[in-house]
Amino acid sequence: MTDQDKLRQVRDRIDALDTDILRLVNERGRLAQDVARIKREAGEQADFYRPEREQQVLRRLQGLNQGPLSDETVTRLFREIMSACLALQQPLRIGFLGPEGTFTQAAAIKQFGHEVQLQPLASIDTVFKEVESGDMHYGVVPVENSTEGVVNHTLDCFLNSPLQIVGEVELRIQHHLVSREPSAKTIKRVYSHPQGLAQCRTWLDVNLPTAERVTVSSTAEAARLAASETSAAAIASEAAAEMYDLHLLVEGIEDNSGNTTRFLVIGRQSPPPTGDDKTSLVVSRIDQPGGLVRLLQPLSDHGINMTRLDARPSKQGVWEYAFFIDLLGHADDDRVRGALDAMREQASLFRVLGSYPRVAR
Ligand SMILES: C=C(O[C@@H]1C=C(C(=O)O)C=C[C@H]1O)C(=O)O
Repeated sequence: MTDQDKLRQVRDRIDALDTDILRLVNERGRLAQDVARIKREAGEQADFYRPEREQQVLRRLQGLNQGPLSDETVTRLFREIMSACLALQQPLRIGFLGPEGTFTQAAAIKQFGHEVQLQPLASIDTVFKEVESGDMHYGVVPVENSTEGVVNHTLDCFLNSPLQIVGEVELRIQHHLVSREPSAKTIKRVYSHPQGLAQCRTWLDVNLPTAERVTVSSTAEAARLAASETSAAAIASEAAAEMYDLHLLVEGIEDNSGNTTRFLVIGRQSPPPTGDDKTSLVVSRIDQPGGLVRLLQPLSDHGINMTRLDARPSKQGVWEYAFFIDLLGHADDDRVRGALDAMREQASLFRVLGSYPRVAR
């Protein structure tokens, strides 16, 4: 048999498999439509998206996966399949901190796939407002970066919003120096979001020490400005560079190669337990000696693992703080419920911001 014959044979088998895969994904789509019918009959109008079920589907397949495709690739493929199945049930509107080309948009796609209507919104406040009003089904906002810490504005929005966290997304953030100039030598000004400038501070100090650093509202806006000026560059994503037809002058200039940002998906109701969940809460206690220790004691008493603690001025009195806490487990788990009840008794402010599936990396 010639090489050509061998190739044809293998491609025939691929064609036969594709026929099967096509039939199977459509069969899956029809089943999703059946699920929608059952949900509608059960009187569930508003919302067909089930993050806890999607997480279970992904975790099960990751457990079964024997390669050669990586778990990450399998997750991405099935995320898109579920996105398409959900679109057959209900077209979702997702608001994200825009403009287009931001990392938040990439996070929204990682969570919901491409078969949703993605709406860039001008500010974190607007994302909260649009979800509260029901114009958007869900919203996606950044909450913390592994190099630069929390996004204060997102935490502050939770202090005044009834919304719940329905999921979290982690994204490796790679920053590039992008410009319409062909070389970094002529760059006199660098635009970026404050987090972008901060995450590349050492690189800028060493490589562009005299360039002016200009803070703008997003990395995508930075790319837009760099596209309209000579001797200017932006620190932005590859997607933003593509959108404004810019050269990638230097790739991966973030100071910390593990640079990761965590985003939150916000909605009106957080999902039921999956067996591997996180709970976020905000608590406060009128200042007293040992106040914080007493507030946290129930977590230790009930053997609950705390994964994050941030303090923000509560805006209700001078030097009063609101503590944002993430812990492992779901608010409906017995152990967590016991700890939360005990904390509630100690606190002057206590609100569960949501329980949601732990991120599938
Ligand atoms: C099919 C369902 O609805 C949606 C689609 C899913 C899927 O394609 O597997 C999973 C959860 C829901 O977001 C379901 O609830 O089972």
